[in-house]
Amino acid sequence: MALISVDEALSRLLGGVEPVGSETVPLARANGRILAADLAATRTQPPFAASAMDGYAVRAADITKVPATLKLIGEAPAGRAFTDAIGAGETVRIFTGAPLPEGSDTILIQENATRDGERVTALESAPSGKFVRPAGLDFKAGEVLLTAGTRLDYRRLALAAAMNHPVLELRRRPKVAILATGDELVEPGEQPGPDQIIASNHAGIAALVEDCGGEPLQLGIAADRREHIAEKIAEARAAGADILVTLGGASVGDHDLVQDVLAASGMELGFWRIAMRPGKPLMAGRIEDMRVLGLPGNPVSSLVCGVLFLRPLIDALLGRPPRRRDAELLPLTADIGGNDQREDYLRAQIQRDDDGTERVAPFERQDSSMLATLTRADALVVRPPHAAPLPAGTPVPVLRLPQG
Ligand SMILES: Nc1nc2c(c(=O)[nH]1)N[C@H]1C(S)=C(S)[C@@H](COP(=O)(O)OP(=O)(O)OC[C@H]3O[C@@H](n4cnc5c(N)ncnc54)[C@H](O)[C@@H]3O)O[C@H]1N2
Ligand code: MOO
Repeated sequence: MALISVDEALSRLLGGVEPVGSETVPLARANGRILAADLAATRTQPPFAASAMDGYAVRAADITKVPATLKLIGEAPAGRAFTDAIGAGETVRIFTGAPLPEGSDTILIQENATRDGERVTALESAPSGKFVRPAGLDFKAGEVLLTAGTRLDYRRLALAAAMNHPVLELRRRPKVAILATGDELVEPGEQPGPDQIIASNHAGIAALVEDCGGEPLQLGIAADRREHIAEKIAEARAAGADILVTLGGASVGDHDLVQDVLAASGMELGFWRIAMRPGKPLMAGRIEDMRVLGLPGNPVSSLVCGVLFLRPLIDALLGRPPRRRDAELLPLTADIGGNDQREDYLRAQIQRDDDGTERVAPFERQDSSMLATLTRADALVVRPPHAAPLPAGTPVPVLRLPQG
């Protein structure tokens, strides 16, 4: 089977994906979740003209010449408006957030006044509107401030609260079942045999799924035996997974059984093997409405393909807009060689000069088993198929790796 391009693989993977359904979630549990519908303000904020400072509500015209003495006729703390009007030569003690009393048009801050009983002396003038927040300064009722597909965070949740939405309509978190495969693998914390290693991909992929707004479901490690793999696939189906991610066993070795067993479990193959490094044995398909993504076993291939393919798939299920993978260009710190037919994703560090200019430095060694290098990397340099060698200083496309 010929290798297909990364673009072709992405369009086959994402073509026809519809967002998952929605659910109603209390504001307090909505952090990191995705809005399923546009969110409009149910109220105007502030709902009234309000003081932005502690001081005195006055008529600007009364204090154009200073010192000017005014009569104190009441008080307006936040939450308790002064309900009468202010006449000429009068003032009201006011605090930050309180409604501006009728008749007043500016705030004399307390630092610019002295008080003696009911006599307030303005020491400085204040133009009309000074320290007054007009009604609707922040937003107005009916304004759509957050749109469907937005990920909620500390700022957006505060805004949703201010718009008076105690519950939100959010996308259900897509359920992503994760299955590691291979006789050589044991769980972290277990004692590996002399020819075994610790499985790591499932831990990384689960974290990526969570960061993307999905719900990971660990299926554990399947031995390289058909019946064991088939059982785990059935488990993913029974759990109602939206996506089954398999890790390893995707290549061409005698023990790479995953694709066979998936086919026997009813998988319709979308594609297998792509022109990408790392990530050549990537596979995608579906078993009815469960999407299957077969990530290569090499740890860096697994995680890089997770970023390149699993993340956009979860984004699409969440109704989020697609992201470009080559939108940013940074100059190279050193010469790099040419490329073969596979699109290369080189782990690289971003270096910042004293003047703030950023440049990108690919690591010398790019073996796809080297997780420590991946962890030291800030970004991936994207090298198109058949790219020519490039000298230092040439701008190249970079994909910043998602940070926690
Ligand atoms: N003759 C060929 N051999 C290989 C080819 C090829 O085209 N022809 N492709 C190579 C490429 S590229 C990759 S990538 C690997 C990936 O193959 P698999 O997806 O079948 O992965 P495995 O063989 O199961 O494992 C590869 C490697 O990764 C380790 N591994 C597997 N799972 C995990 C895990 N969950 N956590 C940590 N490490 C894991 C495994 O022990 C192996 O060392 O195939 C090349 N071979
Ligand atoms: O995905 Mo493989 O890592 O290209 O070695």
